[in-house]
Amino acid sequence: ETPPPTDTDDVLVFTVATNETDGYKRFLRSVDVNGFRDNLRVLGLGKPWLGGDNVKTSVGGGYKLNLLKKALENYKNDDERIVVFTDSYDVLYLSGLAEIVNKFKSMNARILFSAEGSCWPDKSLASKYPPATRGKRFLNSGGFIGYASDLYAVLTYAPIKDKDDDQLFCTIAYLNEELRERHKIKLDHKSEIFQNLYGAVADVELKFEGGKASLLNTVYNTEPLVLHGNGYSKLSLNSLGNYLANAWSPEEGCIMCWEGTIELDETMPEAYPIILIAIFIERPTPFLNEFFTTIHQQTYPKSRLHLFVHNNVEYHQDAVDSFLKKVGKEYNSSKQVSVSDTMNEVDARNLALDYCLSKDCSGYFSVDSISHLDNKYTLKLLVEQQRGIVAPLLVRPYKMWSNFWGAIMDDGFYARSFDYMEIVKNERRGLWNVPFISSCYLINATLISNDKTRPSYSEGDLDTDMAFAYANRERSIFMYLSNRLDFGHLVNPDSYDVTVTHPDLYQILDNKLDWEKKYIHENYSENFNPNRTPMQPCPDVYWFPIVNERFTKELIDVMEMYGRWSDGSNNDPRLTGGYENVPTRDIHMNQVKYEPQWLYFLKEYVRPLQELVFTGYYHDPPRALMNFVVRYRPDEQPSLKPHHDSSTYTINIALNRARVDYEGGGCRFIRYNCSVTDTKPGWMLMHPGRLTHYHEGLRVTNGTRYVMISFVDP
Ligand SMILES: O=C(O)CCC(=O)C(=O)O
Ligand SMILES: [Fe+2]
Repeated sequence: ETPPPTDTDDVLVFTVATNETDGYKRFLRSVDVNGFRDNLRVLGLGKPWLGGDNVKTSVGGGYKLNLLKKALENYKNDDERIVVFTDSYDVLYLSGLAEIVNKFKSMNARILFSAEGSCWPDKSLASKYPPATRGKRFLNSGGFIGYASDLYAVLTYAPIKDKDDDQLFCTIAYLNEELRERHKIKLDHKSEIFQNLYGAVADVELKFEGGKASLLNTVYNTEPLVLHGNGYSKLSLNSLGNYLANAWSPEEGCIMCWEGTIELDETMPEAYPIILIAIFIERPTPFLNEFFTTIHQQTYPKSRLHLFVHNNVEYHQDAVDSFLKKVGKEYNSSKQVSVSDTMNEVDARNLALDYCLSKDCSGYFSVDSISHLDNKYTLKLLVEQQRGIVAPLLVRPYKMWSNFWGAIMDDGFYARSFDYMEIVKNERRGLWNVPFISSCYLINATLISNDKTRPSYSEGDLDTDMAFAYANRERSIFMYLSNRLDFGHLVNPDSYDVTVTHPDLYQILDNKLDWEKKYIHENYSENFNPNRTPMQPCPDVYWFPIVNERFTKELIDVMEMYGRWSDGSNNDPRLTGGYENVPTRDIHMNQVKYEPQWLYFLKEYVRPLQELVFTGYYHDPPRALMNFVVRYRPDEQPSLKPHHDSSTYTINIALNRARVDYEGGGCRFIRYNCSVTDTKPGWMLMHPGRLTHYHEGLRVTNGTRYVMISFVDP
């Protein structure tokens, strides 16, 4: 038999909020979603908070009860009207009022307070509690429900000052046996209605059933209807709040993402919100020109964009100057703080915030130079999202390293959240309230112009990114991370060494994807097209496009800058035996510190081609002791006599242009009387090293010929 539907029209739902914080907005949303906005009375809105300085760590909150008392005066004799009270900033409703009221009625109480596991603020009162039942023993005043007349009586049984502690007041009332009996005051020990999270984070679990997310208390097997992130559990509430109250569901994905957004498509360019893009180059950063390209390619009217660049790296100064010189004028304005200004990072970030305000910006888009916004709609989409602070998810390719943390330890350092992996891998998409974001984010300018919410980059001795996130957490400003779409990726600057020639060329290990885009031949992947047969200019000599011209030029630069070419004699101190039977004028990869990178290149790009054409031979990783660039010149060493290589197979990559950079040259396979002379920069010959492929380097008659050679699997 189902009970008749509960009429909840008369139920009064109270909360207290002085500011419309992010937490308050989240609370309201949960009330809306559960359909009882008409029942809600918000107390204290827009008025100063009189209940003590820091509700998080110190006592206080009597003000709340005084506001409630006043609001209940008209109902003080109403012994049928049900009143619900909760905090707001750290509370979420998970159900409608009917469920809450029905549950309350089934508990045979006139007043029900939520319960928690610790006795606070006065531990000594613990022993005064009635004998423990199963469940949480102690009263929490962040949520309660009761009949108006009883509540009024209890709230007024003694005076309470605004700055007194509300929880202490309620606790003493509850511990007063006479009062407790008279008003049938009970505690919600098993979270049948109220779930306090502090000290109980491990008691609850998200459940995705029936196409929606709900909360389960696995200790008492209950489904709490009101969730309270009390004390230090606020971050857990943020995390659960990403799903609960119909924020996200397995079927519909992110529902909350669509709320409070704007559409810019129909907007005239001159009406787009003004944004300052603030670029920070604080340390040497690989692929900086490519970074600038992703910035410049953002589809947003340039007339509505201001640029600010802080460059703190001497090596990058030319790149910054030429970027600004080339495109700076397209923007509404641009400003640079360069190395010579010797401004520290904190000051630069503050200056940028001020610059934003001075331009009447609506949004401040902070972008560190490691953030590649491959999606050209990133800025537009973030603006459309309309959140106080929102970051695009950026991840190091193939890694779990990203620009956000899903959870945080008590010491403020990284902790992995239950959903971190799903989010990083984009298996779960949405808009996530997280405790730490960095590298790239959009801030609503209203947060900047208000001193109480202006971003801070200096907190004790924390790094700027830690300080930023810490300050936002302390002020309960939500930081959202979006992975609604793929936005881009992070480059890894850890091993970037600007003392070498062409530092990006060295980044194949740490930034493979960027390296590939910059240096691999545009037709490389076509080599694997099953409908194509690889080119074979001579028997069992295969020919593949593998690197682009940029690579070949930069590699020549690396070698010429190093400059210590071998003397072409048989005595070679670089070799273990000290003797080379068929010497070339060359420089070994290990001399220019490129050996590890080159071995990785062989493994990742050469080996798959070998497996394609020399079927059944498999050696992973390939070994190679001899990796070198050869230089032929008419007046130096113009040719190489016939020989076998000490390799299973050899690769021979042309680095410059036949008939343009040099005359003559090429490689002749004697057994087949077959020569490859029309070599192309970036194209690789691959041939067996011994027995069948006796070969020679043909005479260069003019200019200089460079080839890159590896003897693979000697
Ligand atoms: O000049 C060429 O293309 C061949 C070079 C060669 O065979 C070698 O260095 O072992
Ligand atoms: Fe050779």
